[in-house]
Amino acid sequence: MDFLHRNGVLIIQHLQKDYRAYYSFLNFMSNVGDPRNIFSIYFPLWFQLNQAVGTKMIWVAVVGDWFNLIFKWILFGHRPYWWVQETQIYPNHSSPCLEQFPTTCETGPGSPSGHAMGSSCVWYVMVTAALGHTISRMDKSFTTLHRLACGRGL
Ligand SMILES: O=P(O)(O)OC[C@H]1O[C@@H](O)[C@H](O)[C@@H](O)[C@@H]1O
Repeated sequence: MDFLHRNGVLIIQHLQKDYRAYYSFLNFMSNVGDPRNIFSIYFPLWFQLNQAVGTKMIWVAVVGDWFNLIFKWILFGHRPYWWVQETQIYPNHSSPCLEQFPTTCETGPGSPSGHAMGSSCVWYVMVTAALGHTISRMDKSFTTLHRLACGRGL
């Protein structure tokens, strides 16, 4: 497990150092995808616009959270922010410094991340719904164009 945690810490450091310029964008994506928005914003909104997408959204929240809970019970993983303080693999107080954010200040087991799982589910439902909508509109436009072209004998 130490190997995994150590590589996780390296990835976090890489993201926090080399992608600092994208902080606002990544933070925005993370906040929009926050699963807590499902119940208060996305489900009521999507249910009005499209019942199928709204229902998918609520299922994603329930099943995704349930899976996350089960995986957390099984793995019971450390969070990188406290693992770096507790592990003995960094000699002489040379543990790396990881920046904390409000969403990372959570208690309880850290892997798999509920935020990462939930956000990817939210984004998956929203992106597939948007793509489905765009494709069906494009299909309609092509059909209309085809009919017009056929009608004019082109
Ligand atoms: O398991 P993680 O990654 O700490 O994320 C859990 C948290 O993720 C957040 O997105 C949710 O809003 C919180 O309600 C939840 O506790």
